[in-house]
Amino acid sequence: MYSTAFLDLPPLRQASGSVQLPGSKSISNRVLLLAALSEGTTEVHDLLASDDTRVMLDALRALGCGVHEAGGGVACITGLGGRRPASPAKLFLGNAGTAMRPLTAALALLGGEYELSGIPRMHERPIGDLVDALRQLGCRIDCLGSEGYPPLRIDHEGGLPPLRLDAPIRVRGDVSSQFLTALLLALPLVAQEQDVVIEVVGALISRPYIHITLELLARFGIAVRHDDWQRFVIPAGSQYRSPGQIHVEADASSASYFIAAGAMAAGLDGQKPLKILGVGLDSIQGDIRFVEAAQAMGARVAGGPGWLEVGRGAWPLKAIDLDCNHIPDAAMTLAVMALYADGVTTLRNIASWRVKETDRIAAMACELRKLGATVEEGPDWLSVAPLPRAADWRAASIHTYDDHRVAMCFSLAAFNPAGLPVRIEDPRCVGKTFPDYFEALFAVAQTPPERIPVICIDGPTASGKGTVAAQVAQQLGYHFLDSGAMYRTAALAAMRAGIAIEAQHEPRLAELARHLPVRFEGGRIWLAGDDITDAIRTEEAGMNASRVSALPAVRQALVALQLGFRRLPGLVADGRDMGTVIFPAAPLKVFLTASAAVRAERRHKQLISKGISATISDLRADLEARDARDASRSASPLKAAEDALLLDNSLLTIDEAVAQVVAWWQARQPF
Ligand SMILES: Nc1ncnc2c1ncn2[C@@H]1O[C@H](COP(=O)(O)OP(=O)(O)OP(=O)(O)O)[C@@H](O)[C@H]1O
Ligand SMILES: Nc1ccn([C@@H]2O[C@H](COP(=O)(O)O)[C@@H](O)[C@H]2O)c(=O)n1
Repeated sequence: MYSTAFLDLPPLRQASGSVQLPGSKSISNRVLLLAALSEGTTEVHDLLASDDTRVMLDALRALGCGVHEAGGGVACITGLGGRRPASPAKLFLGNAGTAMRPLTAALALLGGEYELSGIPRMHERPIGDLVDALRQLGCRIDCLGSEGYPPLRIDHEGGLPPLRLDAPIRVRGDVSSQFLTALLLALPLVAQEQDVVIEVVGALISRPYIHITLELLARFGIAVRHDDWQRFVIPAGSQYRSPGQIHVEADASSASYFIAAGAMAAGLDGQKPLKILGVGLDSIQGDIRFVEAAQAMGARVAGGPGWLEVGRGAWPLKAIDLDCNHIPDAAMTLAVMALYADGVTTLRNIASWRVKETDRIAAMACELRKLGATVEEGPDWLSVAPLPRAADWRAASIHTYDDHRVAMCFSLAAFNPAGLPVRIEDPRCVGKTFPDYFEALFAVAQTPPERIPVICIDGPTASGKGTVAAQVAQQLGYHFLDSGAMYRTAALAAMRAGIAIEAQHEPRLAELARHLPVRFEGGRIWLAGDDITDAIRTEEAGMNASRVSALPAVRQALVALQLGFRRLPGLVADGRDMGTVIFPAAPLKVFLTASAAVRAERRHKQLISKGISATISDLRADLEARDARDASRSASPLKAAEDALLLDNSLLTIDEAVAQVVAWWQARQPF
């Protein structure tokens, strides 16, 4: 997951390959609650690991359920099975509506004393209709802030009051279907002696989510009947029965971004369509009907159980005018696809967008306008005019409102025909449902290498290149290439193979370098099966690297390995010839220096901290000798590229040096 302040997406051109989607948030949290209310242990497979499931798991633990996270997306939940939950308890539920609503209903019907709260936005999301329905039953619930909004207090300290179950429980269905879901999940707790009836007041929105709820209740032994989605009957004698094992389907809403990417950029130039795994045409989730909307816009979609394949059909996409009530979450993706359409697209019946993670109608309109689009909005609709010419597009920094779906759907703007990058602010917000969304996107999206930004940081030994480059990469979410480590590894491999590092052995050394079995993984460096991270960091290894790197054939042999680091979303590369030879067209080149005295002192401190003794004067002599060799060799000598910016950091802290490089980078961005 990217936890950077922003993530710049370079312009993307194509999409291909396959993507495995994470589990559905809606299914995950419903299954967790049902397992928690059942007797016995339920093994939940393919559970979504996200912010919203994390708060639900934490809440279940606090309530006294057994929660064992076995790894690999498996969680074993030992339910209460009729026991009273631990009370009193304070539950923090973040911004997870799928935890706040059903837990409110279940805890109100179980007795005890609870406080349920969330992040500030959660306290702006209405819950009054559910609270009213529970109060009708006789439950004692207080809104601790504004009436009708969390935080809530359930006060059944003296035991559960007598519940009025004779009359139907009336709940509004036109604000959020989650209120009805919450009641459906919880009321079987009290449907013992008699049927419990729920009547929906107003038209029921997001009916597909109720379909998911009923399907899952059935998996846990509760057979709810309904009359045309307006009247629901939970039969007397209902008892939650764990199915033992249950698999969570992948998230159909998450599929929408890849369906859109496929519709815009897959199957081009004879490539295969984009394959989406984990959710298919047999899905129980309503958002699978996004497929029909994408097809209406021109996408070519094939699918089966648990898979979809999507390629570009009509281009430009076809504008649509669609009632999106059945696909409220995935419909946001259509708003960005509309930018690539042949006319104005209108999305209707989306009033629920206004009470989601943010006011999504306002948010989408504002951010689409930043990209150059003409957008109109109404209380429950949005219309988007396309950007037909490349020149109409603008590079934009997309504010994401702590809303995962805003972040994910705007990533699709990176396929713009103008070749403009798109900045996604606070990319971490995707953690709510799809923590590795951007990694998944980068695994299937392609762009010509020259469009992937590279920042080169070259300079003499111990000038701080590696330290600064790694931190700049971390701040930008870019990959990091320590090219010196490759020469160090080649030298070590030569020593281990018994090949002396001398010009006469250049062909053998080059052959060795060309097939170097080196792996860079999680900050460690592996040569074949051996962790050599520390072994290549000695002064001797540096000197050997300098000798082997002077051989042109060895340098040539390592070029492809270095170029391979230029991957989405970008790269920060440190070395001696990054800006002059390996990435000569890089958009930012920095030549980082410090005086020899300062560098010797820093290296001395570095070695001492690792328990390696050395004298400053020896170190200074060594690094000056190494620099002299590096600068005087014929092949790719150490020197500043003509267009490099010089940074002498002798008097700077690491943070100051990093901030300077990031500032130079930011100054060159179009946002
Ligand atoms: N601006 C700075 N102020 C203080 N210490 C620094 C600064 N920059 C780097 N250092 C420290 O100097 C030491 C050497 O830095 P680093 O290893 O990053 O240099 P390098 O140029 O990559 O070296 P090499 O050429 O050997 O790979 C490290 O211990 C690092 O923490
Ligand atoms: N692009 C590069 C990077 C490094 N070298 C040589 O490797 C030696 C070790 O590099 P460190 O950055 O890890 O100290 C260095 O002294 C250079 O000789 C290179 O040639 N080109």
